[in-house]
Amino acid sequence: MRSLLRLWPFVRPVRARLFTAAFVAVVASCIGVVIPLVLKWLVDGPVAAGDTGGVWWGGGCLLLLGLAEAGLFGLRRWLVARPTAGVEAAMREALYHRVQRLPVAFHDRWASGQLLSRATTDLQLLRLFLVFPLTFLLVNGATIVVGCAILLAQRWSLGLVLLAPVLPLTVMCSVFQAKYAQVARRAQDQLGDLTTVVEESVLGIRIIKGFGRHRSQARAFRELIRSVRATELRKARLLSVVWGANTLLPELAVGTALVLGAVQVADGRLSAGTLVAFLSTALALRWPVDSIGFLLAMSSAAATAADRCFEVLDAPLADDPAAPDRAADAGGGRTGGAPPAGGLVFEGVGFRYPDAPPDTPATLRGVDLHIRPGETMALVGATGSGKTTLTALVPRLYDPTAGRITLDGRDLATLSRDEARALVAVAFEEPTLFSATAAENVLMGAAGTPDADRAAGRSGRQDERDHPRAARDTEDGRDTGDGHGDRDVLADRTGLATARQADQEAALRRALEVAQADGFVAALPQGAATEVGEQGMSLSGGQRQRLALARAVVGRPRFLVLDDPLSALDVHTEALVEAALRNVLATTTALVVAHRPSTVLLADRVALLSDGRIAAVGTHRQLLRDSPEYAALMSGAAEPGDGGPAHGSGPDAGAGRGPARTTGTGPHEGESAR
Ligand SMILES: Nc1ncnc2c1ncn2[C@@H]1O[C@H](COP(=O)(O)OP(=O)(O)OP(=O)(O)O)[C@@H](O)[C@H]1O
Repeated sequence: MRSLLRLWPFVRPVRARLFTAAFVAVVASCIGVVIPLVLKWLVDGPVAAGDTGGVWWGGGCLLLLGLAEAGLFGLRRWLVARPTAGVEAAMREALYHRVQRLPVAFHDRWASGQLLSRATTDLQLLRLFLVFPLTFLLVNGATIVVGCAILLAQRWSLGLVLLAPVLPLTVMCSVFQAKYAQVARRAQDQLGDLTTVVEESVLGIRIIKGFGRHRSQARAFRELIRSVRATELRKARLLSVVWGANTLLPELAVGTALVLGAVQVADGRLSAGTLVAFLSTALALRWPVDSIGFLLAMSSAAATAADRCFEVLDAPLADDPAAPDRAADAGGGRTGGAPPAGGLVFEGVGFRYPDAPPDTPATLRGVDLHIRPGETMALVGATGSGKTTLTALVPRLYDPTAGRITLDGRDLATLSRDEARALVAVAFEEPTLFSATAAENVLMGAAGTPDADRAAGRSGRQDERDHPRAARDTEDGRDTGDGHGDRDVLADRTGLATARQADQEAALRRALEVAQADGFVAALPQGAATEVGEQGMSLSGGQRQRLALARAVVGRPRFLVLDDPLSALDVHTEALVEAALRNVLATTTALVVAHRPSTVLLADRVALLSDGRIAAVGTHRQLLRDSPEYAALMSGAAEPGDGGPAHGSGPDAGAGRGPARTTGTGPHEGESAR
């Protein structure tokens, strides 16, 4: 129950309305208990005396009390609707923000369905708790206390008979609560697993259909449904036991009290009115008592839901902005007083995934690499050598576990994640698009532009992995973000909005051109304003990759990290994109993961990553000559002439190596086709 108390910060802003609603409900409930007293007066007074006028008057009172009770319960419902929906919305927002800000390492560990079920089912359970159990446990408790007091006051001996079940019921309810909490936790976790499977099946529908796996998938799903069903049945069994006992024991007590009361009326020791009032009061307490089991079950489910939500809300964020001790640690590795080098520098960088088995070597070990300002460095290595891992360190998706990285001399550890992402733009091998328009998807990469923010907020699927915050280009004075400088002061709001829109349109056009995406985007039904569908599924793989590339370059980033961004392009498009990319790369410092010579040739130099270390750095030609490993990696592919077209024959074609793309026989052709 302590976890439910943690909801207080969310409930606090609406506490006045919730307390008012609870007070109204207590009053309404107490009216229900008072009605039997009027009944007693009616039976013992006007009815016994044959006073018709009095009977009408009493009947009118009962009607008014009934109406007041119904009206007050209606008012309570109205009072709680808005604030509880508000609490649910606030919690959902907090959860979403947290999920967005949590490090990638967290997302590596958590199944998406577990997060989804928390943001949907669990929050609904919490809202239901605020609407019903929170109020009614209080209201029913108050009603039972007032009702019992009235019963005891009317006839204490009969009252004690009615109170007899209280002790066994209390014991049973506490046992039930403990057991139900365990089962509720299991049910909600299983629902999270189920959500993950549904999500994966929907996202992977092409693979499932393509490989004819729908039957085995359905079988696996059925297994999960069975376990969810078994858990739900266990919940129902527990609930039925407590509900049954909560109904049976009070009924037995009321029956006993009825017999004893009737005997006392027959003996003349008790008035008929008192017995009627006594039994009416007892019956008025039936619902408050019966519903306790159900309310406790809802509270248990809500406590579990709160636990599950706070597991995410409490998950630690990575240090941001960089903690001073981290910065000091990182700086400790510097040698001498030499000023830090410009460009992108890796100094003794090591990295181990948090969930990697302790007995395995770190993924990256002692990586030293200097990419000079304006230089493009290709990163080549065998599969699993750590290329993607190394690129993920630059936008701070992960932090190095050893050594440090500097951007133009600034230690990455001393930059906040936002600062780092404003300097670095990324495009990954698997392009992620959002259900927004093509323009919105691209403009997400333009740091700070209102439309980009709107697009990100609107789509609500901004992802740490794929949210390149591109840099303002201060060198040539052109801003694509909020650096509108003087114009901000001079322009009126309309003018400013128009100017910004014009800037964005220009940036969008340029980025689409660079990524060779302008042609197919213009051919979409509504051009750049066309919705690209969930995950951009209405586009081809190559089109998605070009839009992701446009997003990476739209903000004219100072540092560009590309993880094999051309893998899904056909030979013709790849040549076009490469040609355009050359212009972009000429103005940035870039690290490009490359699997084939055509991509390598975009770079000034090449770094060979081998088993988590930089094994060699040099030009493509030097490495081909000096590094057997590099030559082996590039084998089966011809080296096209420097600066020449990236495909077809090159100097090394004479060495008998055909272009990887066209032959498709080299070891990396298979990879690039992933
Ligand atoms: N989230 C993760 N948790 C634990 N280990 C991981 C994680 N991601 C990658 N690894 C491991 O780190 C190693 C390097 O992976 P990485 O993706 O960086 O290789 P790569 O060189 O980019 O490979 P490829 O060329 O196939 O894309 C692999 O052994 C991989 O299994």
